[in-house]
Amino acid sequence: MAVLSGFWSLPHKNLVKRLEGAKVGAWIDSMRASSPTRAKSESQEKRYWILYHPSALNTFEQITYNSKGKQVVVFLDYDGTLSPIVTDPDKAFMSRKMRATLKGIARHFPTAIVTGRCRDKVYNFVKLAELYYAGSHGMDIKGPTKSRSPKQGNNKPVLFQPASQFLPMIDEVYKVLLEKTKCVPGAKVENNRFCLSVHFRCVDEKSWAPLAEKVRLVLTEYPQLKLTQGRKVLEIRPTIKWDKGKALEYLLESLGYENSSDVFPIYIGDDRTDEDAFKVLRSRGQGIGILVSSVAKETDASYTLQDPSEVEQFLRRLVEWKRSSSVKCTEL
Ligand SMILES: O=P(O)(O)OC[C@H]1O[C@H](O[C@H]2O[C@H](CO)[C@@H](O)[C@H](O)[C@H]2O)[C@H](O)[C@@H](O)[C@@H]1O
Repeated sequence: MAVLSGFWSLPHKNLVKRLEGAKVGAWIDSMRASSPTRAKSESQEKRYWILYHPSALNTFEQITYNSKGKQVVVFLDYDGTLSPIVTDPDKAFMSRKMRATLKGIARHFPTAIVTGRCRDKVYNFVKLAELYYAGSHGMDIKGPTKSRSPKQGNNKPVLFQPASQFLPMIDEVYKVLLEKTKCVPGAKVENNRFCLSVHFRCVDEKSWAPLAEKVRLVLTEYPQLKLTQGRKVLEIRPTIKWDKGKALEYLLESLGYENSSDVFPIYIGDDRTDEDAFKVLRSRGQGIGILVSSVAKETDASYTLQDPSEVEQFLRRLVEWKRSSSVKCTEL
């Protein structure tokens, strides 16, 4: 038996090692692809891609035409969408211009921030009490604490935390990861409350594979947690079937649009985790998904914007369009 187990276990172990190695390699490739350091030039590929995912600025009239008679609801990712990507995650501030525009958006449309960040942290960046906030990839949802306009009464309180039983485990893994990664220069572990982020942005690329391997090894002890990739970040979260797409559906339901065809959700995001929301909109056949990217990427979004400054322009045009259409209505 000993001979038999020795005979089988050795190649099996090697195979598992090779498979796990492939997994770490795939995470790294995917992180690289999701946050390219250089924008590709106006390649053939990009020109072709833009035909299928046109600019939301160039097609603005078509978008607003399609939303006619429907309630526009705005969903916004934070990092890379409202704020530019920066090396220090604690300094991902939104511009004053963006905040002013966002305030205008919230005055005219129900608006939600849907982010991988901890809800309190993103609130401290945005500081607008009239918005919905879905932190930790939608696992921590809270409604506005201030009504959007003086005309509105108090909103029904919304608070939804589908992963609360995972809090002690997330805290434990946070401590383990801090310890295991402290020897890797530039590595940073961020506690996003119901999920964690291990940042690779300031780590020398030669150390990416060993760092990813450390994270993988920690996770083998916690089968109830899974790993996803973002922009130079590995994200650890509970295996529950909950993501930004589910959060979008939950918020539409809370707003009373569960089975309604009178709603036009607009979701803007830049990351892989936003694809869950784009997919939901596609399958509902409602509203639009807008990917923020200056390079060609595989996406379920229908439209694109290049960067946060284009996001700001698009949101400002939405405010202006809404204002002018309200004026036209009162003039009639
Ligand atoms: O869902 P999001 O709002 O896009 O949040 C996803 C992650 O965003 C943050 O990391 C990203 O932005 C950082 C600041 O620009 C950047 O340094 C990092 O490389 C990016 O991955 C945030 O720090 C993470 O916790 C979020 O999960």
